[in-house]
Amino acid sequence: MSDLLRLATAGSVDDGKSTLVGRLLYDTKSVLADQLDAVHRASADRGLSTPDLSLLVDGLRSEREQGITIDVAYRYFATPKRSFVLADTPGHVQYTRNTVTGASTAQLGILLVDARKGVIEQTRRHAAVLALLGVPRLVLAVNKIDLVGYDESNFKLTAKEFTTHANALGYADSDVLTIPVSALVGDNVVDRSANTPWYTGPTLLEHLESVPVEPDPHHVPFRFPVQYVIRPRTPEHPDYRGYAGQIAAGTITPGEEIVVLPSGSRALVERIDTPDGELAEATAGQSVTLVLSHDLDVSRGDLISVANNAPNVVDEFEATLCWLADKALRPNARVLVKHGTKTTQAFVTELSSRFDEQKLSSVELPETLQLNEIGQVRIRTAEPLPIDDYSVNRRTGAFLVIDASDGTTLAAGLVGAPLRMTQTVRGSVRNSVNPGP
Ligand SMILES: Nc1nc2c(ncn2[C@@H]2O[C@H](COP(=O)(O)OP(=O)(O)OP(=O)(O)O)[C@@H](O)[C@H]2O)c(=O)[nH]1
Repeated sequence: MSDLLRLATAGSVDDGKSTLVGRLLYDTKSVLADQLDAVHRASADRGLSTPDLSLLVDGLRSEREQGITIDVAYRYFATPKRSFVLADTPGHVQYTRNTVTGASTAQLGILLVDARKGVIEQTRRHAAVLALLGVPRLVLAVNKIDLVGYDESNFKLTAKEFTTHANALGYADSDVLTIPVSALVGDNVVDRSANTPWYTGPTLLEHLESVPVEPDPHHVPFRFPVQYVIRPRTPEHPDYRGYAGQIAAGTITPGEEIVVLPSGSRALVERIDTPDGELAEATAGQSVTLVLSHDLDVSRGDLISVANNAPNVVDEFEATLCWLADKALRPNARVLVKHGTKTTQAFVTELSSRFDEQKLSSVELPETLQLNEIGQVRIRTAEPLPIDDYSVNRRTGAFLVIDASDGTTLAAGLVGAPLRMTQTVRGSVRNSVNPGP
């Protein structure tokens, strides 16, 4: 069993996401004593008899928002059984955008609904986005169960509606768990609740600690977007030339053959350098400098890949876009595409279909793609890109679409058609792809 689980949360404003995350941190004792004191003091100042745990999250968030650019904060907590990295995304602004950023590496998504409201439009959209991103497992936390008097039939209705939607998106019953919780009171978050004797499943934390985790994408082929070419040319190292960056996927060891893309030239890895010395092996997530067996023409923006399993280098490809801008997308839009460390000009040459995540069907050849809509497009790039299919590699199969005039992010793009089920209005099943690593 893996000892690390990557989580993402999604819910609408006021469903209680901050309180739920605060409750997880609090009940797993992942909170520093001084943070806890501050929450107790602030809660008492507001005349509350119990601590407002959302302050644990919101307090940290407001500090973060002064930094402005970060949409997602990663919170770490651990129990004796497992460690967790939770991508926490603010609920209010540009919600889908944050969900996309936070969930692209998640192994499990926690969706929240308010028990009084049940499954709403945004729940269905977030579930579709998580399916699209290849998040392999979902939990629906039916929160505020205290406010419906811990009513079993209310919970069962919501659970059934959600499971049906998730099944239609390609999730098996064993990949979806629905839990009645009260983040405020603490029911079934970490501790089992006496208020829901009819619920026999695990608490949220028990589930997070025991859910099987697909291995981290270490087995996927090595991919390394070059960030800097390092040539110090000091008297001690007159010929030093290394390529620095962060490993996007896979593992590399000295002696392996690599190919530099798009040029296609090959070499062996001679050394893996880090500030702390040489490594015998380096893996996804690590920042390293590769020294090759001989000099090649490598520049920032190139991709170094293992030679025997390299991505295709293409200048035209199909992709799925999650449109994130107020300004709608129309065919023939001129944009920038940022893939790895490379940015190139591009055209969206065709808008092939739009996915209706409420009805789970697609509309062929739509005129536009509007804010938060998901669609299939064809893209042509000015420079060739070494791309993987998103269903094979969640890092090198993803890209951003950027507004060429002001640099804002317009869309999150996934290469190929990774949504596991897309039915067209004409009724034919278009694709069925596994959820990826
Ligand atoms: N009765 C009850 N109230 C809750 C529960 N969970 C949250 N609340 C309340 O619901 C309100 C919204 O909670 P927040 O945690 O701030 O919700 P949120 O808006 O989803 O959080 P953001 O992530 O900041 O968007 C607060 O007043 C909470 O105290 C619950 O389980 N039961």
